[in-house]
Amino acid sequence: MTSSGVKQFNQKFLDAAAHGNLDELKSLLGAVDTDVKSDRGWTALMFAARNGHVSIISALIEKGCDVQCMNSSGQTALEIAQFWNHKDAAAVLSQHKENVLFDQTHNYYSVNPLYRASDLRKDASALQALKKDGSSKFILFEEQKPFLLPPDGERRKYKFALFSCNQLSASLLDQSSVIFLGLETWDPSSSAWFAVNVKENGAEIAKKMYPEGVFVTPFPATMQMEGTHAGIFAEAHSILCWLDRYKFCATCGSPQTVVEGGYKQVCSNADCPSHKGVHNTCYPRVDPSLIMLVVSPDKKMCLLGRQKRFPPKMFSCLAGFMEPGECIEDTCRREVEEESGVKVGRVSYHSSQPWPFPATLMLGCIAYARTDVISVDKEELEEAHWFPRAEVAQMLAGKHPDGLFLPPKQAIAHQLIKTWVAGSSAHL
Ligand SMILES: NC(=O)c1ccc[n+]([C@@H]2O[C@H](COP(=O)([O-])OP(=O)(O)OC[C@H]3O[C@@H](n4cnc5c(N)ncnc54)[C@H](O)[C@@H]3O)[C@@H](O)[C@H]2O)c1
Ligand SMILES: [Mg+2]
Ligand SMILES: [Mg+2]
Ligand SMILES: [Mg+2]
Ligand SMILES: [Zn+2]
Repeated sequence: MTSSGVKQFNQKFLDAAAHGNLDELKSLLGAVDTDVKSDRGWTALMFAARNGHVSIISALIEKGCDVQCMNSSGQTALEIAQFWNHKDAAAVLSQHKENVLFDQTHNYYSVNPLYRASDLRKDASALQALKKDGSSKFILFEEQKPFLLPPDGERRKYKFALFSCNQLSASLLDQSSVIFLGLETWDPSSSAWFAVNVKENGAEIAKKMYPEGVFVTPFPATMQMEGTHAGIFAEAHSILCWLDRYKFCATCGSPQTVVEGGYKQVCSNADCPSHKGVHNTCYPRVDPSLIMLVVSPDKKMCLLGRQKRFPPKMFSCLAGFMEPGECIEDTCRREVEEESGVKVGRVSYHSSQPWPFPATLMLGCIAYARTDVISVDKEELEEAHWFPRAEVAQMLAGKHPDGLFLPPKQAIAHQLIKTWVAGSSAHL
């Protein structure tokens, strides 16, 4: 076939997908590359997703098409179906093993809509102007407790009470620890968000504005926040905890000054070595840690454990902090072996989740065990066992005969476990 003939043939195939013409599509399947792309990088699966043709999607998946393929705007077929609100098409695509495994968008606390505009942090006068801008939004904390509007008759979740600069006293806004969280969009004229640690009469002002509002102990209340407020909380809370705990220079012990919208502290001692060369002593802390769903060598079971502090009958994935100079894979292997005696081979990354109590970053992995003998480190875990898939499915559904249960869906552990339960035994 000539190259223009191939092009025409491919176009016919893409048109059949776009128009939902299943007979035509089936007649071409096998003769064309199922992942052939249009000029804009769209595959047949994407066209079918765009128009919600479920039977075409199923036929293409059956043929083994690439469901993770992205168009030139970086969208997958699943994202296209979701964007155009084709719920049935999105449901079929989201159940596909690849999409379950690589669903990296929905970990709780990880969705922060703010554009951080980090270049503005260094521009003190621009930040000062934004603090005084009537469209800027302020959220309040008192000793790291966020000021939230609690669930009521209409709303089932917490949300931030928002303030404008006119509603806050000048002394509150003058504090160096007013944190610049970012802009609502990448557009420089969009509204800025700030977090303020209230002092003096700040709590009174807040209560006057919102009598129903409360300064809430963050955990577990922030596990039930509306929309993207959990992600904004994660950013603000981690920074405020850091500013509260790190008031003195780690190098020479002198007091520090907060700069860059709360994202940096500098030592007040002009002779301090921390002013010279590359150093990271005065930036906010993030502590990476691993959390892993360990799959047994026969792939039929997964390893779950209990820390002493867990509520009775709750099991979860094993977890542990990274150590300096360690890669993700080795942290995973070391922590699993330390805590359970099980040796891990291949490690595959799944997704991540900020855990802002105060500043952990959970890196979620699927780990493939090479051995299955368990020897629990009683310092770290109370118990750990291999659980068959059917039993874990009962735990996920809250229907375990002995009442064993798992962390809630807001925890990345839950998402890792769900991934494994949904996967086929050939792959997971
Ligand atoms: N989301 C979940 O389902 C889930 C489940 C288990 C653990 N976790 C989280 O995973 C993280 C790590 O798990 P872990 O506690 O089992 O770790 P771990 O197994 O490394 O043991 C914790 C111990 O490590 C030491 N440690 C080393 N570096 C530390 C650091 N930067 N901060 C605090 N302690 C440090 C401390 O002695 C601490 O007691 C914790 O933040 C925990 O809250 C989450
Ligand atoms: Mg450990
Ligand atoms: Mg641990
Ligand atoms: Mg450890
Ligand atoms: Zn110093």
